[in-house]
Amino acid sequence: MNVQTPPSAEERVEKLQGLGSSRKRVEDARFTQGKGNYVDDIKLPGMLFGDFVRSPYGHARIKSINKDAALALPGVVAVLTAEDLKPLNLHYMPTLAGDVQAVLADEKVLFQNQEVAFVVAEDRYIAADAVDLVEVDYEELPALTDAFKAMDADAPLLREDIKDKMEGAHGPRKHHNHIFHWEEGDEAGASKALADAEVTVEELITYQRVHPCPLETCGCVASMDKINGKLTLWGTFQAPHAVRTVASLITNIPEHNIRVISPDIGGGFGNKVGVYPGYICSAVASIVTGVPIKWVEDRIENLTATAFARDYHMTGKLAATKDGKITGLHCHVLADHGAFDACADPTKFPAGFFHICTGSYDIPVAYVGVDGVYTNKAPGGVAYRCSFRVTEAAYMIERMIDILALKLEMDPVELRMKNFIRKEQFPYASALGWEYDSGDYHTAMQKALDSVSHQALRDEQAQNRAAFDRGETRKLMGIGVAHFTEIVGAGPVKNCDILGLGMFDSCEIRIHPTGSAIARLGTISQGQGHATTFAQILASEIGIPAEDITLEEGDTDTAPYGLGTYGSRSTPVAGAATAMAGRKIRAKAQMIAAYLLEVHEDDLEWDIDRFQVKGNPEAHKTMKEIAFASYNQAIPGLEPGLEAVSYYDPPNMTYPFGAYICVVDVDVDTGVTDVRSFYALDDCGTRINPMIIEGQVHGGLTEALAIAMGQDISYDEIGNVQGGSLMDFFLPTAVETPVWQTDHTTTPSPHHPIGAKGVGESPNVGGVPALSNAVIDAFAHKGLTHSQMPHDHWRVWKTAQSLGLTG
Ligand code: PCD
Ligand SMILES: [Cu+]
Repeated sequence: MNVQTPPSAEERVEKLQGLGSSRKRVEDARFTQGKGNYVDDIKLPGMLFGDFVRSPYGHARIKSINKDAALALPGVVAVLTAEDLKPLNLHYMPTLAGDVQAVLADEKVLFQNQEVAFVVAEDRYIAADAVDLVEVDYEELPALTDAFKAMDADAPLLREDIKDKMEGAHGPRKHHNHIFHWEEGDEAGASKALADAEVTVEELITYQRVHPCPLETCGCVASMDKINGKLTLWGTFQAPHAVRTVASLITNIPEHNIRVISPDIGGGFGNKVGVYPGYICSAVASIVTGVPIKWVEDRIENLTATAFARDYHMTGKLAATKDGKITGLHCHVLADHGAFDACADPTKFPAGFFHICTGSYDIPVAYVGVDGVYTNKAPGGVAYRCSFRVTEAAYMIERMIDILALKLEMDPVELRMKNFIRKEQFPYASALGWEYDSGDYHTAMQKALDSVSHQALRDEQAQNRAAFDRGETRKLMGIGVAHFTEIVGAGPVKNCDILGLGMFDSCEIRIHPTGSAIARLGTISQGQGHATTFAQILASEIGIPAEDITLEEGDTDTAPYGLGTYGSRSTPVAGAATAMAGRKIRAKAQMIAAYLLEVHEDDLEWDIDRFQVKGNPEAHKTMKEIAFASYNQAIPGLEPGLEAVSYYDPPNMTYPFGAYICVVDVDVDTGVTDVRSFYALDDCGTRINPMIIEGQVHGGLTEALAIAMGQDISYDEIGNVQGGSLMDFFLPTAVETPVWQTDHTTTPSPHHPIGAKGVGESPNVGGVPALSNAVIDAFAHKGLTHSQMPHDHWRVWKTAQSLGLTG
């Protein structure tokens, strides 16, 4: 006889591939075989193609537009201009920041490559040819590209459409190029701390304009079914439900007649949060022509006309005692928002969560003031792998700490350790109003220091410096340390909304009779691996193996309403909703099991994948058995079926953190900087999938390297964008990318149902200051306190030259 032993508890846990398992990414079978389904893969019968006529000028008046030659080209169906959109009241669209943005330029262009006309043709090539045939007569105007001159008395007037509107979305405007003033904290207190301080430091720290540059550019397919009155929009949307609501509000098509689908997305990185003119023009063109319209950007369009990130000029001031106790922080930011305020931030926070800028430190008093201004640059202001201006904040404070350490002649690590919020202070109320949920910074930092043998590195650096001075080497060694505190998971609906939509998120689960399941979420993966990880959360909650759970996101006709994926909010918010919905399933399953086992519910206990009678584990019902029973038994007092939905409003955000240490070698004669090693310790609370986390950290660090060492979208005085193609916009390849060494500690979030915090953004938040601090540290002993990112070869060489180090 063949006696089968039942699987052990360990085997049952293993089978689930739940929390903590490095389960292989289920989506990759498709992606690695070219079977992904991206927007550009969508091909519909009769589909037409759109392309934009764009402004060559940074600032100019449009005197006339002549479409005749373009319309005469065979295959051209329509050419739309602002005049065509006006009767529909669609020539301007609302931005996420409460401003309006021209869909097609209305009388004026305000940045280079701004959308001026939309050509619709039978194929993409004809559309591109027709773009060249549209004749636009411009009168060039003086361009404003220096944010510091935006509010000068004689600064050119950019936004004629709102010139008399001195009350903006975030309060009064002081100048025609002023957008808002926003502040938080105690200005008088911070000023007093500075006045009374034994030691103060001050620095202007600029975080340059950069761009997320995802592999797949932005695009959409709009299809209006005139018979049923239904509009379907496929697009690269990081927040499909919000797009549906906004589309309904601005087109007056009832929301139930709009279906928004985000198919596979080839990287978002914040770039795909906003609404772009291409989406509106495609929808309008489809409504007008009754056939589907596809619009997909090229790389230059993506880099020069869709949302940028950063462009923050931050003046930081720290007050401290002689022995290094920080007593106050004062910070003012000049924020360059480009031609329209299209920042993606929760409504109440025009500078995002910048006021997390006290960082990991227990600073008794702080103040931050932010002024946003218009310039002749592309609009935007998205996260780019950092939730809502957290990277800027972390960069400012982590640079200021190094600058203070230099002045105090103290090791930057020692200064950090001295000022860290202590473990027992959590939950910690920061001077700028946040409540940090949990943390253990000293332990993380110590683990990082031990792992890299920090003291040995400093000793080696001392020797290197002496050898350099003796003329034995032309390379300087730099050590960069950063300790960041992130804030992710917006959330709480009471203070976070986008365009009035509260930032909760959702999960809906349906268990099938045979014990497998489908779960749908309000978020949308762009490569993060949600189909893998969210099934893992459920596997642990409901005892169904992850491989038996289908995960679906991105179709507004089927997914529950959610606010989408950005700001590392999916795990903190939708991940929590998933766990909560799972618990509802389990609660009903318990009632079913009680009925089947003929015991009281309270006599049952949960064990991995089943309910068993307390003290008698033999008497049990597995989740699989319970699922079937829910469909085939008439259970008194219970509805058939096994489904649940959860809309989760998080009580607080989560505060992941990390300690990063980077070592560089700078060649002073060429400015070439070699990243010798990079160690990243991340604490994101409970880890769902360690392998995915490692991949997220690798990706985020590579983006940090890109920003710190080379990316820069700058503009010349007449408004030409520089860095608008991959010829001069730095995108690191395997050649430039060092080996990333990852590590972790685990400090669960006390309020998240499974204790998880976000992680996707963290490596960018901590990576940029660690790299920048390392480069500047290489020159610190020669008197350098700060130098401007990106630390490309030319700038680093200029720094060496200005310090008299070049040959
Ligand atoms: N503890 C934990 C956490 C987390 N995790 C995982 O990891 C990931 C992530 O998560 P998160 O952090 O939560 O986040 P999400 O929300 O999902 O996502 C977002 C992010 O994500 C990142 N990453 C990535 N990846 C990829 N691949 N792609 C992409 O695009 C991207 N993006 C980027 C960004 S930028 Mo913004 O938008 O700027 O705001 S934000 C962001 C997923 O899968 C999850 O589940 C785990 O496992 N654990
Ligand atoms: Cu940000």
